[in-house]
Amino acid sequence: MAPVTVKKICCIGAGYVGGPTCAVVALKCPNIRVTIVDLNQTRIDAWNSADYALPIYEPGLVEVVKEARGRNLFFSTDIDRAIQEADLIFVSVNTPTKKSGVGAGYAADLNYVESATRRIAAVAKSSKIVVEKSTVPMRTAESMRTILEANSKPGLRFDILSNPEFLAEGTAIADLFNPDRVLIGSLQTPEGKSACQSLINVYANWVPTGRILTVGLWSSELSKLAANAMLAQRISSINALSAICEATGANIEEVAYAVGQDTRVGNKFLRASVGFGGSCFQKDILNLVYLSESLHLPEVAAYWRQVVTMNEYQKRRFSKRVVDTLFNTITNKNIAVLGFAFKADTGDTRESPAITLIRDFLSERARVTIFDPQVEESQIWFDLSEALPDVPLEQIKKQVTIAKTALSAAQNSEAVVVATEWKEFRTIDWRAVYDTMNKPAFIFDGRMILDDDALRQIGFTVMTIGRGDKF
Ligand SMILES: NC(=O)c1ccc[n+]([C@@H]2O[C@H](COP(=O)([O-])OP(=O)(O)OC[C@H]3O[C@@H](n4cnc5c(N)ncnc54)[C@H](O)[C@@H]3O)[C@@H](O)[C@H]2O)c1
Ligand SMILES: O=c1ccn([C@@H]2O[C@H](COP(=O)(O)OP(=O)(O)O[C@H]3O[C@H](CO)[C@@H](O)[C@H](O)[C@H]3O)[C@@H](O)[C@H]2O)c(=O)[nH]1
Repeated sequence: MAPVTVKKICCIGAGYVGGPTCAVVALKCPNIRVTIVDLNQTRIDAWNSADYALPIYEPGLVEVVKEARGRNLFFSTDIDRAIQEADLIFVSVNTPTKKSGVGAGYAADLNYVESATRRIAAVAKSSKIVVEKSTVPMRTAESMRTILEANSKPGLRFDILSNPEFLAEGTAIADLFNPDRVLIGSLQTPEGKSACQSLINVYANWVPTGRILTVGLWSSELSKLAANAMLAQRISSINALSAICEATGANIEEVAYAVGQDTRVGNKFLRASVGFGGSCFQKDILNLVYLSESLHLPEVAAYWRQVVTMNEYQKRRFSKRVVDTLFNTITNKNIAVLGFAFKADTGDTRESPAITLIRDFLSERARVTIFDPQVEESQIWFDLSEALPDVPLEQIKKQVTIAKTALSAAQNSEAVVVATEWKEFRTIDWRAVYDTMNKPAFIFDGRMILDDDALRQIGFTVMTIGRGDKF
């Protein structure tokens, strides 16, 4: 069976994955017309904005959109038309953890994937290759196929591929330009392999073919969950060791360096922190836990659950250290929190550890001033309201201030807490910060980005994650 030559692509979902991924596909494949669609009109308007005020912040993204938008890249809410015109459809909708019903708190909510699939079935007038880009539980491709076959016009073919995305936020464009690997899962039938080849041909426009891996559908779906679980597991492992370092006087950076020099371990993803955040790690591990339990593998489920438990412990441990150090009470004290995004170089706050820390500080009745270089004020209020559902926003606003600079956030504070590893925090005028703070002035570095010796010379008392200071 000859592979279809893809001429038109539709991407359903214009979020953190669909937007950057398909913008790069358009940039790298000028002969393919790419239309990214979404139900959310505001999001699409932002993608189309004349001043490139895009709905997500990602270094290098504006340049990609500037080059391709209007040429062969389009953003639209006309979902039906984009589906009808496309040969290949990426489904890049959200798959959050279920909040209620069976599997609540663990299983992925597949409602958005199912609606998108049903829309394809309802409006398609020709055969399609449908690609799961969203992170999904295993065998979702089978459900999609059943829905498509049961609801579409007679005579149409739908080949389902799994093509999980491995980009990390903050480096999405670099990751998409130069991926470690592109993974494509398909049925091992002639039709499945032919659909797979069609997608390979799209990526081959810029990805060396040796980095395009092809596997079976179910292995591909599981590999995405496995990759995130193993990355998060490294962070929980190093964070567990950071607690030992703090209690003994060892330094977690030195331990990570020593361990990471073993090429079998490798030196990446071993940075101790106040805890991992982001929309993926926790969600995907919980999804794996749910899968393991459904398969009656309780020991496997418990193993992976511990990665999340350790992450919760790390956040709690850090906020407790702040309270303990500030003479066991932070009531009415001013705490400046630098960073609200879940990592540097993104405005995304989903599952950000900063939110948990601030919630803990507020429940101790501290006053908190927040500064983040990218996160919108409205997002901060939204996240804090979600984190404290029983506290009215007016009350939260009495305890929380949002500052425009790190220096103004620190003014009159007892402590500065670094929650996100923004590079610019390294070059703050720390002497000026010290002069504006109440004394003794404390710094809690939850990201190991500051020069603690230099800060101590200024006069700060410094606590760095993973560094024992008592010995
Ligand atoms: N964020 C990441 O870094 C990342 C990386 C790899 C994989 N993933 C996975 O990719 C998927 C998407 O994640 P995201 O961060 O881009 O989510 P997102 O919430 O930013 O974007 C999803 C978009 O899909 C839209 N949508 C939902 N249902 C729709 C429908 N039926 N029709 C049209 N539009 C619809 C939403 O309005 C939203 O704009 C998830 O499964 C996630 O796990 C995310
Ligand atoms: O050594 C490290 C590395 C990361 N982090 C934290 O871990 C979280 C996740 O970081 P990262 O993985 O860089 O960002 P994500 O955008 O969440 O990307 C992850 O999740 C995506 C969504 O599935 C995958 O596509 C990516 O491959 C995977 O890295 C952030 O809070 C980081 O600060 C650490 O604490 N220590």
